[in-house]
Amino acid sequence: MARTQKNKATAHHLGLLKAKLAKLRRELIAPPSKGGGGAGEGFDVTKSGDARVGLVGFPSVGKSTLLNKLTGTFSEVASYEFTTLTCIPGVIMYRGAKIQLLDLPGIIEGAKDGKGRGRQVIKKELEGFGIRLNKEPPNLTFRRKDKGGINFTSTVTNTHLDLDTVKAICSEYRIHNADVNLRYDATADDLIDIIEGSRVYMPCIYVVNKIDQITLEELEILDKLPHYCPISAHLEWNLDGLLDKIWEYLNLTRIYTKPKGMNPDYEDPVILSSKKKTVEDFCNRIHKDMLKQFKYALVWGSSAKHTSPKE
Ligand SMILES: Nc1nc2c(ncn2[C@@H]2O[C@H](COP(=O)(O)OP(=O)(O)OP(=O)(O)O)[C@@H](O)[C@H]2O)c(=O)[nH]1
Ligand SMILES: [K+]
Ligand SMILES: [Mg+2]
Repeated sequence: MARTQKNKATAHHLGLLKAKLAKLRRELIAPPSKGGGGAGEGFDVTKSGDARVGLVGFPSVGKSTLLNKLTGTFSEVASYEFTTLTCIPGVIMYRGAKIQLLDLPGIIEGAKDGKGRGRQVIKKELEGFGIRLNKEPPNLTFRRKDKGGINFTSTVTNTHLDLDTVKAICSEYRIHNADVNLRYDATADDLIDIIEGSRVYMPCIYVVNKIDQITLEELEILDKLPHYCPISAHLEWNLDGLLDKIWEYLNLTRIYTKPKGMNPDYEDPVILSSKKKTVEDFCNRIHKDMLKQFKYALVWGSSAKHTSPKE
């Protein structure tokens, strides 16, 4: 792909290569079909709490130190690499929510020729597993049909995709009939993401640890970068700032239930995730049968779409 000149004539060829790569990546990381589902060797940690946050990073950057400081859970800390070899869970209680924090073994660069360090490598590794960081799902519709060929429409001017490229990508997936509609300037990778499905979109904070070892000038540069959070886990610098940022990125909604004529119980909120926060989701969190008898809800608060009149 690097050797292919990028222009209109080669766009469909590049799109085809990208689709081939996406397919090969999926096969590479797919769990083996036979041989019994392994026990996961310590990586299978029971999901608990209202949200989960994973610590992903190079060896010895201070992930375990951070887990210990934020959750009080013990995970071994040492100056040598790969001290942590399994997944160690801890719990943060924050603003009424129970957040599960996962300490993980250090990751190393998968690509031998990867020149980047730090953020670029982490991003590349996660992207390779179908994880999309700080990104919204592509705003495009892709609908398979039985006949009619590939129909490509767009409500905006496209600089990345044209009919030939869309056809080339679809043919790689043996899709010969489909409607593709774009509502923004989508790339070949965006279209592939939609066809592949099973992409996971999640927020990500780049925590820069050990700021006790850098200069103030360096710190000022780091502080301005989007999604960055400088800390010193060891000296407990800016851990409050990090918690704030985790809270912001998790985008949780707290619902306080209110008995009629009485004040809400501000001690024990029901926590809803950013993706499931309707009244229906709330009911299902309380009890699976609640919806059957449900008539109406009175909702107050800054995040309510329709605020109810005062009781
Ligand atoms: N100067 C400084 N050192 C730190 C800080 N946080 C952690 N360390 C040190 O960095 C080393 C590695 O810390 P760990 O917490 O074991 O790092 P890790 O990322 O869990 O390492 P692995 O489990 O091996 O991947 C230890 O010697 C820590 O004491 C910090 O904020 N400042
Ligand atoms: K270590
Ligand atoms: Mg560790």
